[in-house]
Amino acid sequence: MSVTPSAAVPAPAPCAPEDVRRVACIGAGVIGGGWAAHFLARGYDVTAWDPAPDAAARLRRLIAAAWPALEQLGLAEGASPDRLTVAATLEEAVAEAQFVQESAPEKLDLKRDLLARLDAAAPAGTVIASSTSGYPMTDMQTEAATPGRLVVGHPFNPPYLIPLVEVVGGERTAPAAVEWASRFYEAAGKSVITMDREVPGFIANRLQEALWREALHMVANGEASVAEIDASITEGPGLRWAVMGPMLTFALAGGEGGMAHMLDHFGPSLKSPWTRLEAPELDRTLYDAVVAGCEEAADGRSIADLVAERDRGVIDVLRATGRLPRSAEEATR
Ligand SMILES: NC(=O)C1=CN([C@@H]2O[C@H](COP(=O)(O)OP(=O)(O)OC[C@H]3O[C@@H](n4cnc5c(N)ncnc54)[C@H](O)[C@@H]3O)[C@@H](O)[C@H]2O)C=CC1
Ligand SMILES: C[N+](C)(C)CC(=O)CC(=O)[O-]
Repeated sequence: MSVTPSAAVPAPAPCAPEDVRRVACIGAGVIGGGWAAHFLARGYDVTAWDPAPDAAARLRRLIAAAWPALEQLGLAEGASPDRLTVAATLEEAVAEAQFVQESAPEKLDLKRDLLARLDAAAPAGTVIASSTSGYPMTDMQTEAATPGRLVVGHPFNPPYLIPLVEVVGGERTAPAAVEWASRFYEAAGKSVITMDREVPGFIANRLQEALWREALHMVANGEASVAEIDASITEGPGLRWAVMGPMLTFALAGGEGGMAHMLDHFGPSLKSPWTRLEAPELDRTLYDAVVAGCEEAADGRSIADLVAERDRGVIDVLRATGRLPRSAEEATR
């Protein structure tokens, strides 16, 4: 289906982004559950829907596991896990929603149908965001009657701790819906990058995909183990990246000459790796090697142990880099 930007449909929102009180989370797995935890901690009423029979129990477990971290981050007034309602149907979940966050499995046909159903059921003008980690909204909004209100709001796991959300519309999204969603996420405590065009992988995933492609390549070739790959980041560049991104980090590699000297000095020698890199085949051998390597690296820690360890670590980093108050005293200053 070919559409032009002029086909964008204006999406009059039901309220100002700052006045939203009720959010619907559709799909309540790792990301939908993480979004629900975030919105609850920010004092919203959350209505969730997920077709899996065990979804409500899983969701409540995820929120309970996240809550200690959320308490450390600081809850909004009146915030409580009790403000979660698990709806029996999609229609019930979105009936009174002032914002909808879709976090269903990453399958294009499923997203297309689901977004069309959400569009049919949600109140007129309510903005609907997809957590998709890669599909362009242009490809997902094809079946919706009012595609102007559909945006991508791409989070990072876990959405209740990692501030970034990337917001971008499709060819038929109203620019007002993109702006509304960005303002809403900001009001909900997120750090927002609003993109003015669709880019494969958005920004951060495009960068992560390049890194991960090389990681898989090295495992496939026996050049590095899973543990070495992880240590190469956590003991190396990862420490700098929490403070400065890859650009400013490399500007410092040029000493007093900054990025210009860095490019003059290292640019020519980097040209070869940039052009020779290619994707590895994700065959069974590589699949098994990566899964076994992760089990070995976990060294007996369960997924729940690792989630708690990650949450503690991310909070420490947020504190250490001044994104969170370092103490209760500093918080009240
Ligand atoms: N896991 C991650 O690190 C990240 C995932 N995402 C995106 O978030 C979305 C969800 O991914 P995860 O939470 O990881 O997957 P998940 O597998 O943990 O959860 C998906 C949930 O959707 C439910 N579901 C199945 N069919 C559905 C339907 N028709 N309607 C509504 N819900 C349905 C499942 O029962 C399940 O609870 C995907 O679009 C993914 O690309 C985005 C950022 C990070
Ligand atoms: C693995 N992933 C592509 C689903 C990851 C993301 O989309 C963002 C993240 O949490 O890193």
